[in-house]
Amino acid sequence: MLADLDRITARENADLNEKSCASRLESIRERARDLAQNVFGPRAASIDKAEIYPWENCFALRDAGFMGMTIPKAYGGQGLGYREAVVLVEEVSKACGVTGRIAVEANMGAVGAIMAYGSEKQKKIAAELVLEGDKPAICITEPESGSAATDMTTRADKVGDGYILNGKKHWITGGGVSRLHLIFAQVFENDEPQGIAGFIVVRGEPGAEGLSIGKREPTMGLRGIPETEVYLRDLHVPADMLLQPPSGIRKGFGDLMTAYNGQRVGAAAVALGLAVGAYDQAEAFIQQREQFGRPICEFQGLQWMLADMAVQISAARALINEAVNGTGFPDKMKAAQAKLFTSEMAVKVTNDALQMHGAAGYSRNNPVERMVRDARMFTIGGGTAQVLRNVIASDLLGRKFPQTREGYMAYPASKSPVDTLREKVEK
Ligand SMILES: CC(C)(COP(=O)(O)OP(=O)(O)OC[C@H]1O[C@@H](n2cnc3c(N)ncnc32)[C@H](O)[C@@H]1OP(=O)(O)O)[C@@H](O)C(=O)NCCC(=O)NCCSC(=O)CCS(=O)O
Ligand SMILES: Cc1cc2nc3c(=O)[nH]c(=O)nc-3n(C[C@H](O)[C@H](O)[C@H](O)COP(=O)(O)OP(=O)(O)OC[C@H]3O[C@@H](n4cnc5c(N)ncnc54)[C@H](O)[C@@H]3O)c2cc1C
Repeated sequence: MLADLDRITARENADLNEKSCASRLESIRERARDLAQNVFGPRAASIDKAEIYPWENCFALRDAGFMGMTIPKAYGGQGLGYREAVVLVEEVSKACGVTGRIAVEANMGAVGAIMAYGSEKQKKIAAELVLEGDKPAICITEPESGSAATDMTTRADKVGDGYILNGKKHWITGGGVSRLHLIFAQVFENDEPQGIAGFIVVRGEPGAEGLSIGKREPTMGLRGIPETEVYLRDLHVPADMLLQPPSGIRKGFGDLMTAYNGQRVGAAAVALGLAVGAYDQAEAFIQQREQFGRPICEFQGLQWMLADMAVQISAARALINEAVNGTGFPDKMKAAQAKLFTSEMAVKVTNDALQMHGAAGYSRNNPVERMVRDARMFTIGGGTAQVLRNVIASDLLGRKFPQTREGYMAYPASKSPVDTLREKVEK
């Protein structure tokens, strides 16, 4: 009898939790939609044209409680999870991809890693900046190591009570506007490699003069956020600004990537929002545009395109929701699946939406033209579609597939597999 009562109470509590979670998500969706439609949407074209970082949108996000909402309450945030964050990001990105990306980096990525692995001091520094409206920058990619991120050459040499960082990063989102930086580097002690770790640096703070911003890339889309080089020249980072990976520095890269899986799903949510934004435009357009004396939505060719677009969007949303369903960081495989599928879907759906507009979609006066350019990034940034397929295949097969010649073939890079085989046979 008592056991039955316990079971009923547990079920009722679970139902209540589920209900309160659903109503929280709905409230975030409504508030984010309102902001997107009334504030971000009307500004999106001019941000794209001027290629200027939308500080006013950052402050609007901040004032609505959307910057740093995943930061724990103890540090001034709301302690929300990735489930809530992706709802925000999708809604904002329907109207403005640039602002969607800001919402990602203000809740996931660097700030997520610091909140999970950081010391009290590190968490306070990060929380204060983000809650004020700073979108952190994550610095992984280098000119010679993009997909092959573990080949990075930026080094952090342990000297006295700190580290000296030297290297060059590029394609850093927010270069020159972000203050909080999480910099990935190879750690050396007495010239001995220790593994990859993250270093927290606040641009503009005394002592951080060794971090400087290089040239800006002129990008195809998402033009309101600068993508720049970041130079680290004898940058001194105190030891207490090393983000201690829980598995130790030797496994530091894996820990950092575990946290980065959050941002991968965030990137997927931006791509989803862009696809939905373009779909909405297309659906409205084909209902009112007439050719051959009737609305073009009466043509089956367009009806089937629209149906495929809607199904693809729903499938992407399901993968994203699956990735953020648990607590903590999204799983590596689920994050890769969500980002891979959604990014390719968004490229297709935004292009199909443009196609349904005819010439009107090709005009820079039409938001769909911008959405096509904005969506294109997501099969590249955050892990390319090819690399994500590698990650997924490796997980499916339960095997590691190192991509270097040495690692994969177990042959010296200078010799072809055929040469090595011939040598073996001749012996
Ligand atoms: C991981 C790769 C760089 C491939 O490099 P390697 O072959 O050298 O590395 P692996 O042996 O595969 O991995 C080393 C280590 O890390 C663990 N790992 C790797 N990825 C993850 C992950 N996503 N989640 C958790 N753990 C991960 C892996 O299991 C290994 O651990 P063990 O040694 O087994 O313990 C390459 O696959 C890759 O991911 N390249 C893409 C790099 C990337 O995503 N860059 C993003 C830059 S930031 C950006 O683009 C911002 C844009 S945005 O809008 O977000
Ligand atoms: C808009 C934008 C914003 C970005 N923001 C950031 C940021 O904030 N921070 C940051 O650190 N980085 C950032 N990046 C960089 C991004 O993470 C890299 O561009 C990405 O990881 C790919 O690296 P790469 O461009 O050097 O391409 P490469 O690695 O040189 O790849 C070139 C081509 O080869 C393919 N390829 C490479 N290796 C393999 C393989 N093993 N198997 C199959 N195909 C392979 C790739 O898929 C791609 O098609 C950003 C990029 C963009 C476009």
